[in-house]
Amino acid sequence: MSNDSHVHCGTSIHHPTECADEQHEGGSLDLAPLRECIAQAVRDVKSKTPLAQSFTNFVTINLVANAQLAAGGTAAMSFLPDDVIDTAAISGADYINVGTLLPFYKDALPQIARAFHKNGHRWVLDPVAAGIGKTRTEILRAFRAAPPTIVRGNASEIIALATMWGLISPDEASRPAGVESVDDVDAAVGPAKKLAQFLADAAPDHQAAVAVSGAVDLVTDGAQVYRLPGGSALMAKITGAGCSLGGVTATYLAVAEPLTAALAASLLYNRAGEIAEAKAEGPGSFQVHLLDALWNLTPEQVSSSPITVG
Ligand SMILES: Nc1ncnc2c1ncn2[C@@H]1O[C@H](COP(=O)(O)OP(=O)(O)OP(=O)(O)O)[C@@H](O)[C@H]1O
Ligand SMILES: Cc1ncsc1CCO
Ligand SMILES: [Mg+2]
Repeated sequence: MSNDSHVHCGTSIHHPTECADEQHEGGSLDLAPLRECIAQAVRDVKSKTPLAQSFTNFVTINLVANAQLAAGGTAAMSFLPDDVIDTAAISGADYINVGTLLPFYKDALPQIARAFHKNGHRWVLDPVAAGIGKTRTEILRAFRAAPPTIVRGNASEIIALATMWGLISPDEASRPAGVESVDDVDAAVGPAKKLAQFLADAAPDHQAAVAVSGAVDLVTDGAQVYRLPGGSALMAKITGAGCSLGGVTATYLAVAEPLTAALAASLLYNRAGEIAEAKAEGPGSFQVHLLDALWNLTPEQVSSSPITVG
């Protein structure tokens, strides 16, 4: 997993002193090193075809695997703790999505998270429908003691998770929203930053990120907040745009640091959504064109995408 550019990308972007001197598109932050890390992550996935394993919901499992393949990685899906834990030895990062739960998941998922935590294995959590149901809440609460490296969700899910982990007061939270968001991305800025700080404190290398999807996506490492405009409203008219974005985030996390991985995946999706919308006649062909665009986009197209800081 590590090489020179990887280490460089992992360290340079987290030292504001290296970036704070000049005025750039990102306000006081020079985004050039971060953009190079994003391009390198996209390149590395295409050349190294990393495995990112998934424990994900039954609705969108096929799109998650196909999107990981289209981005350049490989996929493996499993629901058996010993299988998942063994496969993690060859998986660069894992993706866990709590969208469709079965009773045995209540023990299986915390067991898997504890094993990842013990082994320092990186993983992405998609807290689908956070706030709904006693079992889902118990599972998500259990992850607090063995946290993921990246949390990726819509605004309502990020707010609900930050609330159940005691990082924000319940007054700041909204009502649970099913699998769709009822909150704007802006409402999740504070909770996302607190969540990212919590994850970074728990991470062996103190690196973590939170990605909030919506009309304008937001990514934060707990220190900086990056906004990523674009995408397509048609992404909300197929099921699994968010889930497959989470799976692809894990694919990038297999080769890059968390902030870089979260940014690269969200930027890739925004560009792919725009290309697919231009070609599609409706949701069915949109999904087909989305996969093609994930495959065809270049590292430079992804890394030169609009990013604003703050
Ligand atoms: N109105 C919109 N305009 C542009 N892009 C959007 C819009 N809504 C969602 N997206 C994009 O769709 C992708 C999925 O985000 P979304 O917030 O729909 O995830 P989600 O709610 O977790 O989805 P799901 O649970 O169906 O998988 C992201 O790349 C996001 O940028
Ligand atoms: C529709 C749906 N229901 C449970 S998971 C899922 C996929 C989107 O999150
Ligand atoms: Mg979702």
